[in-house]
Amino acid sequence: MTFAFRVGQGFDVHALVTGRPLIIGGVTIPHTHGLQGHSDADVLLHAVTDAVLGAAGLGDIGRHFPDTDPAYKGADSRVLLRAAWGKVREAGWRVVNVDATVHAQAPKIGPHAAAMVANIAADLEVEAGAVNVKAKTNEHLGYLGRKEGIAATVVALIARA
Ligand SMILES: Nc1ccn([C@@H]2O[C@H](COP(=O)(O)O)[C@@H](O)[C@H]2O)c(=O)n1
Ligand SMILES: C[C@@]1(CO)OP(=O)(O)OP(=O)(O)OC[C@H]1O
Repeated sequence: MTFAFRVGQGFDVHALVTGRPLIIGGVTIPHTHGLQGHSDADVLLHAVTDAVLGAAGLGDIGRHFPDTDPAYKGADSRVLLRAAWGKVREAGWRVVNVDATVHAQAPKIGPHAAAMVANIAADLEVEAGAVNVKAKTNEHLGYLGRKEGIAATVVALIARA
């Protein structure tokens, strides 16, 4: 049966390490630590990518861009998001809205949220009002609260174009 709307969810987490830039939502944030990964480790864009791929039933980021492929070493996750979105768009979908939460004890995400929204909206070819980026600390609880990593959770609604 074909439906006019589909929902997808995405989750990602990367470890915080020294000697790497911190890139979240396509924004480089001045910080003591950055995220470890095969690509630029943009945890938010990876979760957005999985949410839109999942909504369309197109698998996940690792299926399309394997972390064993040298082609994606140091990859700009905005390039990966645009490529994934192109596949979803080609399948006949448009984005209705995306809602994201970045789980970071530090740094503060709020001052950068508008820039992240602009990047995600541009990459998904939708107006900025369709994208929302929120943030939560982990109240110093668990591995996120100990600043061992940063996670992101995302939901995306897509509709038949
Ligand atoms: N990395 C973060 C975490 C939180 N914020 C903002 O602070 C508010 C309160 O966070 P709690 O985890 O204490 O509930 C939250 O609503 C965000 O506006 C942030 O900007 N960056
Ligand atoms: C983005 C990819 C690209 O190789 O690698 P990582 O940066 O390691 O990120 P992750 O979310 O662990 O896996 C998805 C991979 O597709």
